Amino acid sequence: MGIVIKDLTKKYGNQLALNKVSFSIEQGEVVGLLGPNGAGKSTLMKSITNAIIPDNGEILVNNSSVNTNPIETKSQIGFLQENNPLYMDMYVKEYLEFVMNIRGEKKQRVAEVIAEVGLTPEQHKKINQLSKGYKQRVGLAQAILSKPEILILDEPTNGLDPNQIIEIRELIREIGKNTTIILSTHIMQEVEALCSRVILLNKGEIVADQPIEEFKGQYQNLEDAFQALTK
Ligand SMILES: Nc1ncnc2c1ncn2[C@@H]1O[C@H](COP(=O)(O)OP(=O)(O)OP(=O)(O)O)[C@@H](O)[C@H]1O
Repeated sequence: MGIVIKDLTKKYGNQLALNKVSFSIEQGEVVGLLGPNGAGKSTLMKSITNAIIPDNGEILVNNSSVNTNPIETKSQIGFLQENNPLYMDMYVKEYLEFVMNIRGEKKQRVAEVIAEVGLTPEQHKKINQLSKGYKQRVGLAQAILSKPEILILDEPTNGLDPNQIIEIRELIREIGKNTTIILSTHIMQEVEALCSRVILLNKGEIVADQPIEEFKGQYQNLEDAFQALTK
């Protein structure tokens, strides 16, 4: 169960974005995916969600191959992309009902998810009227609408103010109680607050994969580890 990745390689033209990346994530783990800009994090997340096709390697989601069973594996994954693309002219509830229809979910799930992410008072507002923090809640709501076993979050608190960051983190912590999460972020504090393990990518390769506690024994803090391992 969980995710197994073997020898994943992806090139864009001559640019090697992922080079024989292998790791596995157990069900229920909350894993921080770190790395400098251009390290290959988004390429890895998009490969798991089948948004891009890698050149080589294998991705198994709950023992099922993303390559050969894309519909089945996609239905088990929720994805909040970087910059959270939303239909800004739609109303919150209307948008989530639209997503519900595409995914074949029951109407009742929309009300549930709106309550889960704390959007009940905002559900009749237009998405473009919402603050950035509330827009992220809408993004999270669509990501968890199908009750995915696995949630992939690409920089979910990017651009939020400190209060909004805390609110979104709380939501992620709550969701992480019964969901496997891969969280990409540049905020080390966030990783320490939410994750039990870190996978550190640099130039398309894994340079560290271990529990956060182990970094603490080897480095002053996670920031030092990041700097030392991604030079
Ligand atoms: N569609 C694309 N076409 C060409 N090159 C790409 C494409 N997407 C990514 N790359 C390149 O692949 C490498 C890995 O990019 P990727 O976006 O996966 O990194 P990242 O770690 O997510 O970076 P960031 O933190 O900036 O989002 C980079 O060198 C990037 O320029």
